[in-house]
Order: sequence, then structure tokens, then C-alpha cells
Amino acid sequence: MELQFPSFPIICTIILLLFMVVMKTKRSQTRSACSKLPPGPLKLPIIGNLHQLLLGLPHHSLKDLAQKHGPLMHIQLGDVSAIVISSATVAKEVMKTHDLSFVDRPTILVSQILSYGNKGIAFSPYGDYWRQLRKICTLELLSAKRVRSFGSIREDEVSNLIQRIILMGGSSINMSESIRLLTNEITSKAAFGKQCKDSQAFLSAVDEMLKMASGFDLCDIFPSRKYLHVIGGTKQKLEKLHQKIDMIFSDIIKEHTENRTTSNADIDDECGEDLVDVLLRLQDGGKLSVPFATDNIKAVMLDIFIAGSETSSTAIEWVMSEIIRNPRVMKKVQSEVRQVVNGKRNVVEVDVHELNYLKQVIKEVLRLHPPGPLLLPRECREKCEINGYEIPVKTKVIVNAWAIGRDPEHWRNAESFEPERFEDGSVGYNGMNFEYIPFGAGRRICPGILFGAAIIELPLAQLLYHFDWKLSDGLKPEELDMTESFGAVARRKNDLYLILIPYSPLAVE
Ligand code: HEM
Repeated sequence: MELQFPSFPIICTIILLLFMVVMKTKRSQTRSACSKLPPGPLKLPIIGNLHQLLLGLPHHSLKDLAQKHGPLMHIQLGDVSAIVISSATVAKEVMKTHDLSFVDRPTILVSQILSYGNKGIAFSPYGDYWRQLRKICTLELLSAKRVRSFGSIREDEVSNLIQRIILMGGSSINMSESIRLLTNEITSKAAFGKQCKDSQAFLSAVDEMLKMASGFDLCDIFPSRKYLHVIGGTKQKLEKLHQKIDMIFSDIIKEHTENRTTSNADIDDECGEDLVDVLLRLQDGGKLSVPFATDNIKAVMLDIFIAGSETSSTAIEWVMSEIIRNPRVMKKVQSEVRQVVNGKRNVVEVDVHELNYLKQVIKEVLRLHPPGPLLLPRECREKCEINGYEIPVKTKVIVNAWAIGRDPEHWRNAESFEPERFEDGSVGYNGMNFEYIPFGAGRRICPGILFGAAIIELPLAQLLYHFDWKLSDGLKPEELDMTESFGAVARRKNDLYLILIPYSPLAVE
């Protein structure tokens, strides 16, 4: 009798079914081991809830899911078990009451490769090394004194921008690009002492990197399936980016080291140091409890550049977008700036302290468009109970700051742009009000709030002082497209194009 072999599609179907049964069994075992997981949407084999997230923008999809399943929700992202936090009350539980249990970050491939094995601040695991980095940030790199010391860099760079764009009066200006260039230049000069040589290559590498750092990349969703990292080409791509950035950073460090040797007398002079100088001084000082190698310095440089530049340009871009859509706010904020500056040639940093309405406008924009809508992910480092649910070790924690900032339980007319809601000054950036956490909260809160505020406020004040603005192509304010892009930082999907009309102080000169 002749043996009949089943056809290829039948074999594939049988293998797939077997695989699904194994997966299902494995998952139900896991579930029974932690039967008190928070509720969540039904999961598909292998991909879990990925299909529900990636059709739109993850922070939007997660908000919709949370409306059905609650503000503490369990989801499965491929192999990764995650909880999603979508209310101020639960955020407080995670980032205050149980902050120590959630102070770790999950490892993602981008940070592992580009950040020299998670040696930067943002992704280094909780422990002595991370605590040392935070102390360095507070006392040295991002202290109020250091941020003030970069005031002249900010003033010069913003004046350069004003001079550049004034020549383009009447024509359509790509504001997204101009703003990005500005924050890159300010951050480069503060961090590296000058504009990054090879800055185009550097910026395109950073761009690529941010796209891959959403935490929803195949490699991060199936971290143990190493073959996927190779097949998808992500690992090779990241290694190439890493080499590019590493070469640029090596040059910068070499130049700084040579300068330090030649200007020996000034080694202990802390005035006028850029951030690389500070890191090299600390490395040489021999007082660090966890010593620094050159890779540690490079990892911190990358963190500061990305955190400082991308988030701030995104914030400025959204402020310009929101106020152009809201002529009442535009008029009010411009009158404030023009009244305070009162005919002087330029806005200087001291003027900014008096711009209370501008600060309310920025706060409102960060409520509606937090540059990192899902903050940076956290990871559970010790088993913890929240609202009667059990959160196992290694669970990824996603805090939807975007959804929390639009929660009607805390915000009246939550979707509308009303800067006056911040008028009484009771809600700030310090992570004490959990309904407003664009900079995060708890031990991992952003250490760059002062640096960030300074780099956002002055450019806006100058742009609003010197020019009136209108949309290109005869677009009406309400027609401006406000779609966000996908990635770790939610920029505008399409660049913002505006036309400027010079305001009299410059015209008079
Ligand atoms: C609009 C500006 C900015 C926003 C909205 C922002 C937002 C954030 C958020 C949400 C986090 C995560 C907090 C958490 O997990 O609770 C973070 C972390 C961080 N930010 Fe910022 N940031 C901004 C500007 C800056 C600047 C200017 C710097 C430095 C120059 C900076 C440096 C960092 C660093 C190093 C971390 C990691 C902290 C850690 O994990 O310990 N940020 N930022």
C-alpha cells in the first residue's frame, strides 16, 4: 500500500495548531500562577494585544482600551506582560506609594546597544550607579546654577534664529525644522561646547533611534527570540547607528581631553564648563563611588542630548501649533510679552520670569501633548499589590500621561485648550499632582525640568515678541492638522509651516 503524505499547507496548519496549544497552556499556567492580575482585553495567541495597539497611535488605543477595562489594565505585548496606568489615582499608587517597586526600567534593545549596555541615566537599572548619576545631575549637570550658566548660549542661538527667519518674511517657513535646529544647537553647545561636527549624520542617527525606541519594536516585544532581532535587521541597524554616534562622541571627548591638558591651569575652574568638561572633571577627580569609563561618559552625553533636544523642540512646535489655532490665546500671550519687554531690542532671560501667561500656555500644551505620551516605561522589581491586584516581578509598567492629562474626572473641558486653568499656579511640573505628569514623578522623575523649561520659554518669548504669525496656503486656524507621529517622542506628524510678519521693534531699527 502506498503511503499518502499530507500536503505542505496541512503540515503547516498542524504545526501552528500545536504551537498555539503549547502557548495557550503556557499562558494559562502563568495566569494561574498570578491569577490576581488586573483585568484587560482578551489576548490572541503569540501577539497578545498587539493588534489592538498598533493600528493607531499606542497612547490613543490604550486610552480607548482603558475606558473599557479600567485605569489599571493588564495587556500582553508578545512575550511581555505589561500593566497600563490611565488615572491619576493609580499613577500615584505606582509612582509614589510603591515607587521603589517600580523604579527600574525594562531593557530595550535600542538602549542596550546605543547606551553602551544601559550605562546612561534613563535606562540604567536602579542601584548605586543610577543613584550616582542622579546625584551628578542634581548637583552638577542640570542644577539651577548650571542651567543659568548656559543663558548666554540660549540668548545667542535664539537671536541667530530670529535674524535667520526675519529674512524669510512673507514666505512659508518650516517652523518644525527651524525649531529643531535651534534646540539641537543650544543642547550641543551646552553639552559639547560647540555645535556637533557632523551634526547632520548625528541628527539622522538620533531620528532613526527615536523611531525604534517606542518600546513596540519586534525585538522588545519578543526579547527572548534572538533570531527575530537578526532576521528583522534591527540589531544590525542599531549597531551601525551606534558606531556612527560613537565615532562622533570619541572625537568630542578627544578634543576636550586635549584642551584640558593644554589649559592645565584652568582645570579646577568650573565656570564656563560644558557638560563634557564636567563629566571629565568628575572622572579625573577620583571621588566617584562607582568609577566612570569613557563609555559611561558617552552614554550620559547621548541621554542628555536626546532628552534635552527632542523633547523641547516637540514642546515648542506644539505650543506654536496650539496658539495659531487659538487666536484669542495668541493675542493674549503676545500682548504679555510685548508689554513686559516694552520695546527693547530682544527678550532676555530675566524678562521670562515675568511671563506668567506664557508659562500657563506651555503647561497647557504639555497637558495635551506631553512629548513622551507614555513617559518612559518602568519595570516591577519586587512583587507588589495594587488595588487588590498582584503585579509580578518583571512586569512592564506603561503610564499613559497623555490619557491622564485628558481625564474628565480631573480636567474640566478636558479636550479644549484653556491655559487659564493653570492660573492659580497650584499645579506644577514637580510630579506632586498626579493628574499632571508630563515630566513623570517619583524617583525617576525627569531631572532636566529646569533645563527643559529654559530652552522652551526663551525661544517662544522671542518668536512671539518679534513676529505676528499666520498659517501658510491660506489655511484657517481650525484647519491646521494636529496629527501626532509614532515614536518615543510624539512630534507633529507633518511639519508646521508658518508665515511671519515682523512686529515693529525690529522694523524700527
Ligand atoms: C519638555 C521637556 C522634557 C520633558 C517633557 C521630559 C519628560 C521626561 C519624562 C516623562 C521622563 C521619565 C520620567 C519618569 O519615568 O517618571 C524623563 C526622564 C528623563 N529626562 Fe526628561 N524631559 C524633558 C526635558 C529634559 C531635559 C532638557 C533633560 C536634560 C538635559 C532631560 C533629561 C532626562 C533624563 C536624564 C531622564 C531619565 C531619568 C531617569 O531615568 O532617572 N529631560 N523626562
